[in-house]
Amino acid sequence: MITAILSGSSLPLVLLVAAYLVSTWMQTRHAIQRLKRQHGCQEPPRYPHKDPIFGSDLFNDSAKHAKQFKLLDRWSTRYKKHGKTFAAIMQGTPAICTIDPTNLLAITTTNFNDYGVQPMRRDATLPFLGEGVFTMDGPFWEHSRALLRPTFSRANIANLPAFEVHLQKFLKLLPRDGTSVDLKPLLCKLFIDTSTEFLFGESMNILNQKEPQRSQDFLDAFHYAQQGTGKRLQLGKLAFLYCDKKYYESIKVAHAFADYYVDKAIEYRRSHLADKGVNLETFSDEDASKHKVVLLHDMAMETDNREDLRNQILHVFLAGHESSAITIGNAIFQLCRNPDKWERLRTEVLALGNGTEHLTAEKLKGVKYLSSVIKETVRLYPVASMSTRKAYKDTVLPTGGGALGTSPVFVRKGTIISSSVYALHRISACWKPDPEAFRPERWEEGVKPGPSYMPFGWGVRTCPARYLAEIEIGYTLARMAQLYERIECRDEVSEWVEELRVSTSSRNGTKVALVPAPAAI
Ligand code: HEM
Repeated sequence: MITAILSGSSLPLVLLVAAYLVSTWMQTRHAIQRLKRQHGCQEPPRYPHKDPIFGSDLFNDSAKHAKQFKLLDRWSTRYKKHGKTFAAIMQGTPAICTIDPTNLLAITTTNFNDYGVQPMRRDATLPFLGEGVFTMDGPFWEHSRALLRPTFSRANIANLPAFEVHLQKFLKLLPRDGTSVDLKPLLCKLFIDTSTEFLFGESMNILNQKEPQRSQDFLDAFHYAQQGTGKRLQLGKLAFLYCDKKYYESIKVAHAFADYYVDKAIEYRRSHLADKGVNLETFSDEDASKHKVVLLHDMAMETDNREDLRNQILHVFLAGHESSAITIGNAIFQLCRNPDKWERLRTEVLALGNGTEHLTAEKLKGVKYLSSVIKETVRLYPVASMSTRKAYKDTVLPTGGGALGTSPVFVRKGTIISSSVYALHRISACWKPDPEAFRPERWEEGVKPGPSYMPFGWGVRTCPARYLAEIEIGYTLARMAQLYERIECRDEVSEWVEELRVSTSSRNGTKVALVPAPAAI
């Protein structure tokens, strides 16, 4: 057959194509050599693969440790053993694993445009979430961020009196007689109620004993579709092999739920614009500041594209509906094991006064120990424990190569950059001498971690809801400090065990008994 191709009139064409391919290859090679020379790039250490083609040994090792709920610590061990930056193969793709803050700064800030999340996230999440802020790069991501920005940047975003209404329902469900309770599911319900009010304009109210069926159906469908999406993400390029009827049915249920609110938001847009007699071009910031803060309504003032609105709101719901609940659970996990720290937190909160009126966002910011407790909690238990990017072009990481591990490292287009935020928050020098200890006090001793600390991400793509999340977490902890003199640990397992899903949480929850303060009885 080859002879047939090479014979006769097709021979010059074949030679031309071959010459073109060789010349392109040589040009690319030349450009790479020039880039390496220009930056003085050196090779980083390599992970000692048994299978250097597909990296199946690393994959299997990760799967084994994930089954034992020890994958996070396994990553820390790998970085301790192979250095803060090392090269590996992940599912047949070259990867650079790095937790060097200088590299993380380059990826998230200075060379932000050289890397992206879309090649890893978009295809796997597309049937469920469509395109939105969490999975896209470039102009579409910029458009998505622009839709969110006005709402998240408004100073009054944390509406604490509205939050207190839901908190009251949460508090009513906590036993006051010393019976054990797992706070994790209740906190999750609290934040589903508050976040749906903020995102969709109506709370799901699942903290009410009688759960509304529609909301429960949505949550079940959302979580099933989320699980399926996790499996598709793991399958990577083979995601098309994932066929599960229930996954697609769940997506339909979740979309129908979101569409109901999207249509209401579009109606809101129409009536608001009609009422005001203004068009979008003349809709001022002052107009915007007068309406109740509902993300979907705000976004509908920017676009009436139904699909875009549905996708974006599902993306934000995915990113935000459980992170704050998980973080409060983790904080209490530590505080109930450290009664002296709970005591100190209570003292500082009670110094503000013993009622909700004393807990304004401004005043809460002034409670230093509260802020240290939150910082220390997300250091030890970052909700986004892994961060992954892909290189869009041939580029350079500033450090990690050569014998000393300090030379720049060449990054080939298509390379995966994998970072363990969990390991970063424990291994970096600034956490010494006790990186594993829960010690909020370290934040009062002048620790300045810079990009060695990125629980909310860093740089251009940092979490847009950080301020909102910190206020709501702080408020919930402060209210509990006002109400409970002691929190006793009732966990059967003493150590924190990981549960890795879209968010990383405590597998065993936070089981406690609450002892009310005399004034609160
Ligand atoms: C303790 C609470 C939270 C933590 C620790 C947290 C952490 C993070 C992190 C690390 C990222 C960056 C992920 C990446 O690099 O791809 C992120 C992004 C994001 N977060 Fe949060 N988050 C929290 C709460 C929330 C809440 C409450 C919302 C929404 C109501 C939210 C909405 C988002 C969105 C939309 C993004 C995507 C930003 C983008 O890609 O441009 N987060 N968050």
